[in-house]
Amino acid sequence: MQAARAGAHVSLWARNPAAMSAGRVLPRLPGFALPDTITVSGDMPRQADLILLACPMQHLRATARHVPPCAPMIACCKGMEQATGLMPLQVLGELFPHSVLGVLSGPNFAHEIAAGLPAAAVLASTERAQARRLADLLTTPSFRLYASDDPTGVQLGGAAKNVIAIAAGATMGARLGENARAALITRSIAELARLSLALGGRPETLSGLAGIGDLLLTCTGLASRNYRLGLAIGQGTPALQAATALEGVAEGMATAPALHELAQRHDVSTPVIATVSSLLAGTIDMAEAGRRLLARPVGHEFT
Ligand SMILES: NC(=O)c1ccc[n+]([C@@H]2O[C@H](COP(=O)([O-])OP(=O)(O)OC[C@H]3O[C@@H](n4cnc5c(N)ncnc54)[C@H](O)[C@@H]3O)[C@@H](O)[C@H]2O)c1
Ligand SMILES: O=P(O)(O)OC[C@H](O)CO
Repeated sequence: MQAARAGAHVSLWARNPAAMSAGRVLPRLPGFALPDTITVSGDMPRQADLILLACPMQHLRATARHVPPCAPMIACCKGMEQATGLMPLQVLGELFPHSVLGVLSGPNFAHEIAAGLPAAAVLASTERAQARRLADLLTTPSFRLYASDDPTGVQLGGAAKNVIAIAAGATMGARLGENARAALITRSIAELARLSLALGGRPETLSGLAGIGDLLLTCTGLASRNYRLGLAIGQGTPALQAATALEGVAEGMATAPALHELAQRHDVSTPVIATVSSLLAGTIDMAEAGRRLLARPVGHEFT
């Protein structure tokens, strides 16, 4: 929608073109219809000036294999590939080592973007000038893009907010209170800043739209699938059952164990991510999750 609003002719490759054309893809935006400038098809276009990949993370590799590497590619998914522990641009980098790659992330509920409500996001690519060029291409009066040359930090923020939103939802579902949720979100940002540094990203990226921005949205907004999954878990529904009942994908389910493993590999302490990972695996319950986080030894806020 934003590319069309920016003046591009958009070809949308869909698994179910009929449902997409009929607007049955955004239940939170009843009556939604794609504009005429967007062509929907079940056939992959062979030419483009820019390619946006917007599928769930666990399907990115299989989806991208169909894409001709004829233009810069932007990953719009937020998460980690569970089988490999890779972030979106690492997956695309394996498949398209010679393509220009970027990632789009930030506080962006799809139904609000489709409705044309104002929003902002960050577009990251390893090359500063490239990031700026891609951000310029997709910016519209209602969708403001900022460029970043820290794709590691941006992808980490996008992946991790799914996990933290589950924790925030579980906190509220278990009626642990808004103080607990605020503390959890804030300490999560400290975890992510440490992890970003260890991965070669910049800690300050986590203070931006792809970090705090998306956490603010998904740790408080009922439209977040990850938050709703957490709510159900906090109310006592087993994680797998809650994920199956959810409409759409909660990326945090597959990303939590991958992120925890990544942090362990880099010897970074991430207590919130570790606790969510155990909660989702069913090896601990909510009571034990709360105990684990509160029983940690007292330390300095910033070490
Ligand atoms: N929906 C949003 O508001 C939003 C906003 C920003 C970013 N994202 C990110 O975009 C990505 C896609 O999210 P979404 O909301 O469009 O997904 P979705 O929840 O609409 O996916 C719907 C379902 O389709 C299946 N599916 C989708 N693509 C598939 C494929 N290629 N092969 C097989 N099955 C497939 C999924 O398993 C899922 O059950 C995610 O990484 C998400 O974090 C979503
Ligand atoms: O519904 P969620 O939790 O996947 O969140 C959607 C977007 O990522 C919000 O920025």
